[in-house]
Amino acid sequence: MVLVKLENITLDFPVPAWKSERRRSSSQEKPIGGQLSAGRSGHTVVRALDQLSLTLGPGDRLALLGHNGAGKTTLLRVMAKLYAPTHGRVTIQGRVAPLLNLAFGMDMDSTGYDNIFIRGLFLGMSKAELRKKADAIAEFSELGDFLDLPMRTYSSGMRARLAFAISTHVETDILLLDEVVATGDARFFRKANQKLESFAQESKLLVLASHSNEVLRDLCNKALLLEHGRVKAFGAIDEVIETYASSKIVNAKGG
Ligand SMILES: Nc1ncnc2c1ncn2[C@@H]1O[C@H](COP(=O)(O)OP(=O)(O)OP(=O)(O)O)[C@@H](O)[C@H]1O
Repeated sequence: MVLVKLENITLDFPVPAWKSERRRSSSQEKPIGGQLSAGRSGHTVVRALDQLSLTLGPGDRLALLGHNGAGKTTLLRVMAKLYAPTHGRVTIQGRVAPLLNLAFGMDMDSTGYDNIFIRGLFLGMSKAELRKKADAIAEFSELGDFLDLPMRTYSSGMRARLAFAISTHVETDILLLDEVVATGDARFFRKANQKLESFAQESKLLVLASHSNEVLRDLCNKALLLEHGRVKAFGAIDEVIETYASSKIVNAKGG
């Protein structure tokens, strides 16, 4: 059984020892961030998610849409159980592969090849599984002899290639992705996109945050539109993209 069930999730980030005297009257009309308020002792609190409920099952491929700071990454982190919500209940059934931070679970002083095992174990793969897949991962990364050098010597694109190769070779029930497709150079980007598509087809449940409607349409069948941490729309991907495109948030003028 594959299930992601969120019941009435609220997540607050207190920002201790940070009292702002500035008036914040206009920020909520502008398409940026969660909801700002003053905490009990006067410090700032950012409400990143506000009373969010959602149930996903097998075959659901959910796109997360919304302005900068709307709560997409925070929601993915709640699903990955990296963040505990301030209120509400999270139920996850199935193996989860979060592809949220490409450097997560990597050791910069170890070689690229060793990092296949380090990050693979971190993502829940067994040693036997990793031994079987290490060559395929190494080949996909196209890092060749560089795999024998410590990762700290890699360029950021080379690091991203390796992290991407490892994460997309994990057998998983639930795949959580955060705007990682813009990885490496143009040729690797195309290859990464193809891999993501086939990975998304195989995985039983996908949640993907991106600002690219094209990527979201390719990979997802449903969408959730967030605005200042609240659910603004939920439904078929084309309808929600349309709602977002015509919303005042998208059409709001900056300044
Ligand atoms: N560690 C933190 N401490 C305080 N506030 C945070 C923290 N992480 C996120 N936030 C706030 O939570 C809100 C939601 O941020 P989040 O990263 O989830 O947005 P997002 O929709 O992924 O944005 P983007 O599209 O810009 O990546 C923002 O207002 C942000 O300032």
